[in-house]
Amino acid sequence: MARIGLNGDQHTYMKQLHDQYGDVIRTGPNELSFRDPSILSAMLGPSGVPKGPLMVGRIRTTTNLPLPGIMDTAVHHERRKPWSRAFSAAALKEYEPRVSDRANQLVEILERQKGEVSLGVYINYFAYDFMCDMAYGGGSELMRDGDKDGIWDTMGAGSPPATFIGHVPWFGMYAARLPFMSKHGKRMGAHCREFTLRRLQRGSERKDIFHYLSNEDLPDRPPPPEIQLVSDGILAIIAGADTTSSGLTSLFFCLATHQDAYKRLQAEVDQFYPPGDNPCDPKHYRDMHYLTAVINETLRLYPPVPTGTQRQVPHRGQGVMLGSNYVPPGTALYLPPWSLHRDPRNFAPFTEGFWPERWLLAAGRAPASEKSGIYFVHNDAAFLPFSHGPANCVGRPMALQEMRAVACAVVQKFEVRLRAGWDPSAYEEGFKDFFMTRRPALPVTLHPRF
Ligand code: HEM
Repeated sequence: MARIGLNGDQHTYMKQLHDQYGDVIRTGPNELSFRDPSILSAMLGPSGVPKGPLMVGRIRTTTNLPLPGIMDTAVHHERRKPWSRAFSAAALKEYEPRVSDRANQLVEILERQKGEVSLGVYINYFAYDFMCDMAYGGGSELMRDGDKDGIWDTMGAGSPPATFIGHVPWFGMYAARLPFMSKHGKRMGAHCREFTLRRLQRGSERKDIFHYLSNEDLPDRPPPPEIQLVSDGILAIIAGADTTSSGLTSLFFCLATHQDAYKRLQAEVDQFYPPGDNPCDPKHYRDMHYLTAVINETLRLYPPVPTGTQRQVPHRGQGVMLGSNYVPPGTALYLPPWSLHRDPRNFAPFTEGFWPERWLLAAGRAPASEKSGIYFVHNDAAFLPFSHGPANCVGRPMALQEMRAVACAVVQKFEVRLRAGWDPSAYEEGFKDFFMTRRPALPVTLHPRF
C-alpha cells in the first residue's frame, strides 16, 4: 500500500481490494481497512478509536504535533477548543464578507480571461488567498499576481513521499534526516512562520481564525507559544485550501459534464440571485436544495480526502470490537470514503455516476414517484467526506460556505464548458490521492451570460 500510495492510487487500489476480498481487508502488517458503515460510531464516535500515527509519519516529528496528529484523545480534545470557537456560527457570520470579497474577485478575474482557462488553477489560488485571509489576516494575492514563488506547488510537492510514509510512520523519523525529503516542508514552514509573525505584530482589523487560535478572544489567557501558532497556521492552509479547492474543481467538472444538472442549478441560482444580486450573500443558501445536492454529490464521487484519515487502537489496552471483528492493540484503521461512497449497497442507482437528484429524493424533496420502479438506496452513514465524530473536520462549515459562494458566483455569471476535445475521462484518471488530492487543471471555456 505504501508503494501504491507513492503513485496516488491508494483510493482506487483499496476499493479494488475491497471488491475482491470483502469489507475487511488487511492493507499492511498492522493496518486494516473497513468498508462497513455500521462501525462508524464504534470507530469514529465519541468513545471511538484515537487518531493514528499517519500524521506523525507525514510530518516526521513526534513533538508539537498539529491537531489531526494528536493521538491522545484528551489532549486532542483540549487542542480542538480554539478551533471549535473559530468555526462557531457566530464566527462564521463574521467571515462572510471575506468569503464574498474573494469569490467576487475570482469571478472578476475569470471575466478578464480570454479563450481557454485552467479553472482548477484559479480555484486553487482563490482557496489559498482566502485561507491566508483567514489564517493570517491576509498577505497572499495569488489570484491577482499569479504564483510567482511557486508556493502552491511547494505545498503539494512533498505529498507523494508523505503518502508513502503515512503507511510506515516509523520510517518518517529517519526520512526527516534526508535533506531532499524535508526541503519542501521546510520551505512551507518558513513561509508560514513569516506570515504568523507578521499577523502577531500587525493584528487584524477583521476577525479571522487566528483571532481564536491565538486566544485574542480570551484576553485573560496568554497566547499559545509561537511554535504552536506557526503549526496551526500551516494546518489551516494545508487542511483548508487544497480540500476546498479539490471539492470546487470536481464540482465544476461534474457540472460541465452534466448539462441537465448545470441548467437546473443555474435556474435555482437565477431564482434566488437574479443578475445584480450578490450571489455570495448567504441569505438564501439554506433554501437552495439543489445546490446542496450538487455539493453532496460532488463530494460523494470525489471526496477531497479519498482514503480518509487513520485511527489506531492504542498499544496499551484491550483492543476493540468493530462489528463482529476483534481488532487487537496497535492496529491502524481506515474507513475509506472513496470505497464507501462507490458501494452500490450504500448509493444506488448510478453509483459511479453524478446524480444530484438522489439527495433530493432521500431528503423527501422530490416526488416519491421518481423512485418508483428503480432500486433506490441511500445510506447517509456511508457519506463521510468530512469524516465523523468529535475529531472530524472542524472546518466543514467554512468549506461549505466557500463552496456555495463560489458555485453561485460562477454559475450566475458564466456558462462553463469543457474545452472542446478534452476527454472527460482524463479527470478521474488524473484524480490522485496523496491524502490531499492532485487533479487535472480542468481546461474550460467561460461564456459570460450578461
Ligand atoms: C471540502 C473541504 C474539506 C474536506 C472534504 C475536509 C475533510 C477533512 C477530513 C476527512 C478530516 C479528517 C477528520 C478525521 O480525522 O476524522 C479533516 C480534518 C480537519 N480539517 Fe478539514 N476538510 C475540508 C475543509 C477544511 C477547511 C476549510 C478547514 C479550515 C481550516 C479544515 C480544517 C480541518 C482541521 C483543523 C482538521 C483536523 C480536525 C481534528 O483533528 O480535530 N478543513 N478535514
